[in-house]
Order: sequence, then structure tokens, then C-alpha cells
Amino acid sequence: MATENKNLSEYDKATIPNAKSLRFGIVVSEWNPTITEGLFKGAYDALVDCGALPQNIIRWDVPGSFELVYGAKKMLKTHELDAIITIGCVIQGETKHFDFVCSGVTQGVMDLNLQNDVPVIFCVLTDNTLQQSIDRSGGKHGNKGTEAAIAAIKMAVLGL
Ligand SMILES: Nc1c(NC[C@H](O)[C@H](O)[C@H](O)CO)[nH]c(=O)[nH]c1=O
Ligand SMILES: CC(=O)[C@@H](O)COP(=O)(O)O
Repeated sequence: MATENKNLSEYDKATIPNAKSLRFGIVVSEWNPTITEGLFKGAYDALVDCGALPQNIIRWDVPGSFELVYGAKKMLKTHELDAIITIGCVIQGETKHFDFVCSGVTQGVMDLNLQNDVPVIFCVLTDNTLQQSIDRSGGKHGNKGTEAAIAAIKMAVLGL
């Protein structure tokens, strides 16, 4: 199902574990800040709506999506967390740089999940246009940050 057929912000709290005892890290890319701030708000608000305590949500900012992986790796080493959300917005430009940034952050986040016991959630938009990013960060398709927060809660308690 494509995003256009699913609202990213919809969730049923009755199906979400209470997050009051969970600790979250959120690493946010500074590229396309209007978009990434919208994604962060979606994630933060959903975590709190599901019971997470503000003092248990740590935010670090990094220059771009390519740095999300190092930021999450360093956060894992310095904090005891139950899940990390990486937030970025990569928009196609004139060159192939888009391809390498997207593949790098995608593989890097996957590697962190394979190498550690803390789930790292991939909340990185990889869009063709700014409008697609607007639509997925609180626009007509909802907010991928909200979706990422729900994934973070579910993965934090997986197997418990
Ligand atoms: N073009 C975008 C970038 N590019 C910057 C890289 O992420 C990285 O910071 C740089 O190559 C230095 O290592 N980053 C985004 O997050 N979004 C873009 O659209
Ligand atoms: C994803 C990028 O790095 C890209 O937006 C940069 O734009 P360009 O490919 O025109 O240099």
C-alpha cells in the first residue's frame, strides 16, 4: 500500500503499549529544517500522547541525514535508551548525491539495528519533491514522525 492510500498519523491508542517507563532518543537532521521540525513534532507529540515522559525523550541535532547514523551510534553509547528515532528529509536535486545519501543512511540505520539491541527507527523521507515531503510531515498524507513514534514504542517492548 502506498502512502497515498494510508494516513501516516492514524493510530489506535488501545493497541499501543503505554510508554511511561520507556526512554527515547531522537536524532534530527538540520537539512530541510521546516520538514524535519514537522517530523520531530509528530514524533514527540505521539510519544507523549502514548505516555512517554518529556524528561525521557532526548534530542540531538546533526547537520544532515548522512550524519544520522553516527549521531544514533554515539547516542547509543552515551545513554541507556529503549529506542532511537532518526529523522531526516532527503530531496532529489540535480545530481546523484541523493542516491548516495539515501543508500548510506538506509544501510547505516539497518546496520545499527543489526549490531545493537536498541531499535533504531528509520524516519527519513526520501522524496522527489518538496511537496511530497510537506505532504508526509503533517500534510495531506499525515506525519511520518507520528508513524515512527508508534513503531519506536512497539519495537521497544518487542519480546517483553
Ligand atoms: N541534500 C541533502 C542532504 N545532504 C547533506 C548530507 O546529508 C550530509 O550532511 C553531507 O553530505 C555531509 O556529510 N542531507 C539531507 O538530509 N537532505 C538533503 O536533501
Ligand atoms: C540529496 C542531496 O544531496 C541533493 O539535494 C543535493 O542537491 P544537488 O544534487 O543538486 O547537488
